[in-house]
Amino acid sequence: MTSPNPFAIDADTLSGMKPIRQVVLCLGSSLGDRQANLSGAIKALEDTPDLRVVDISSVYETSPVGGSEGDPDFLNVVVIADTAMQSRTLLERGIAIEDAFGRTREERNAPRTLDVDLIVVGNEELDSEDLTIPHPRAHERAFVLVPWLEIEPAGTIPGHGAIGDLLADLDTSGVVRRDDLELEH
Ligand SMILES: Nc1ncnc2c1ncn2[C@@H]1O[C@H](COP(=O)(O)OP(=O)(O)OP(=O)(O)O)[C@@H](O)[C@H]1O
Ligand SMILES: Nc1nc2c(c(=O)[nH]1)N=C(CO)CN2
Repeated sequence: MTSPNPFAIDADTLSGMKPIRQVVLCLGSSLGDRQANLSGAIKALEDTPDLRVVDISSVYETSPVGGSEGDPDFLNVVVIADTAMQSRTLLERGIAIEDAFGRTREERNAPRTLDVDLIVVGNEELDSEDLTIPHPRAHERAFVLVPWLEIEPAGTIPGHGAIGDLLADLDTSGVVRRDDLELEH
């Protein structure tokens, strides 16, 4: 009989060792106190167990994409974090944070107090009914890519490539950095 391997890792320990991945989130607000909504969302992300906020972009004032004539501008910010959370758990956390800021769910692209979009989660590619990773429209949205490029010039979207290259083909005129706005968190 062989003696037990002192370096062996038991199954329970192994299943608890989840890899840390980088997640990119885009936060947006176009209703209510937009600055306070974004500040509160960042605080809520910072208070999330198993998630560490690593970088936060400047605040950008952005023309609404989609929606209806006369919709208000958004404030957008991109947050980079490290996390061991599964993408579905991250989605649930994002929805809970949206709800905490009075988000109502009307038609797609409608004005809202808070939107939390998962842009990329490590190298993951997932396409399910309620969750698509990377976000299926992020590669064509200057309001996501401009703030992201500011904090991660080498950022890439799996399946789409470097964000700097993607931005070269987009109109960025509706995305204006608001250096006068600071987010408390
Ligand atoms: N990567 C993702 N990030 C956030 N939500 C996602 C993602 N992929 C799928 N969803 C699903 O999209 C649903 C609708 O989200 P939401 O109401 O915020 O859409 P929207 O913001 O109007 O439009 P868009 O999806 O174009 O940003 C969410 O409840 C979620 O189930
Ligand atoms: N400028 C801007 N436009 C949008 C945004 C957003 O965050 N910023 N979010 C949308 C739905 O997620 C639809 N349109």
